[in-house]
Amino acid sequence: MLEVRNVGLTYPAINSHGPVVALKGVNLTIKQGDFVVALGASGCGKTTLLSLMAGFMSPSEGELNLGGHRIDGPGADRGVVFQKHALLPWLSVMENTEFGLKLRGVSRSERREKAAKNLALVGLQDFHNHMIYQLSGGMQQRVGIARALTCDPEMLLMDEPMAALDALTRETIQELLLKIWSVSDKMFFFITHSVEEALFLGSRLIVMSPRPGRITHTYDLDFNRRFLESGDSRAIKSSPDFIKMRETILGIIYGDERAGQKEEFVHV
Ligand SMILES: Nc1ncnc2c1ncn2[C@@H]1O[C@H](COP(=O)(O)OP(=O)(O)OP(=O)(O)O)[C@@H](O)[C@H]1O
Repeated sequence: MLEVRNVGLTYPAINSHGPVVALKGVNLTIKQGDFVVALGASGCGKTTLLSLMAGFMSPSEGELNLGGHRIDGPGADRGVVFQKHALLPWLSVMENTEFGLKLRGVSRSERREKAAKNLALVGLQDFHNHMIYQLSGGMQQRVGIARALTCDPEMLLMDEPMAALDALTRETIQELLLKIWSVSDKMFFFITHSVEEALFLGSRLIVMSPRPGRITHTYDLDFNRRFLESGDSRAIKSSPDFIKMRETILGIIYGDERAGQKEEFVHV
C-alpha cells in the first residue's frame, strides 16, 4: 500500500520568481490492485506528485510511505514509465528491458528470462535484437512498459506515457495496459491529460486543481472492468454513462484552466 499523508511541496525561488507551492495538503492511499489515474489542469502538480512517489525528491511537508516504509529515494519497488526519451538508444530491445536487473547484479540467464517474459507480454517477443531507433513510437513505449515490469515492482508510475502516440496506437496500448493490470496485483499510478483515457483506464480517478496543487475530486470507476469483460472499448467509450462522466470531469478541468488564465500561480 502507498500512503501519501498531508504532503506539500514548495519549489524554491528562481531568480525574480518566488517559491512555488506545487502541492499542499495532499492525501491519497493506493492499495494493491488499484489503478489510480490523475487528471488536472496544467501546473496542478501531477508530475510533482509522481516524482515524490518515485523518490526523485522529498516533500517539504508530510510523508509518503510504501509498504509501511518511508520513501526516501528511488527504489526497485517502483517502476517508472515516462512519455519518451527514457530508453537507451545504443542498446537493443532486450538490453534495455533487462537493464534494471543488470544494475542490480542479477545473472544474465535470470534477467534474460524475466525480460523475455515481459517482452512477450507486450507483444515484442520477435524484436529482442532490434535497436530502439528501428521501432515505432508505440513499440518503444511497449519496451518502456516491459522494462518497468521486468524489475517486478510493487508499483508502476506512468507520466503521460501515451501522449506522443497517434490515436490508434494509443488505444491499443491502453487495452494492453488493462490486460497487464488485470493479471497483476501491482499498484498503478497514471497521469494523463486525456479525460477519455483516464475514465477508460482508472479504477479510481483523482482530479487535481492548481494554486496550490491539491486533490479536489475522487471517483471510483468500473469502465476498465467492463472492458476486460466485454473486450469492446468503443462500446464503453460511447456509452451514455461514460459520456456523462466525461462531460462532468471536463467541466471541472476547463473551470480550472480558465481560472488559471486569469490568475498568477500562488507564490509564498
Ligand atoms: N523544478 C521546478 N522549479 C520550480 N517550479 C517548478 C518546478 N517543477 C514544476 N514547477 C512548478 O510547479 C507547479 C506544478 O508543476 P507540475 O509539473 O507538477 O504540474 P503538472 O500538473 O504535471 O503540469 P503539466 O500537466 O503541465 O505537466 C507548476 O506551477 C510548475 O511551474
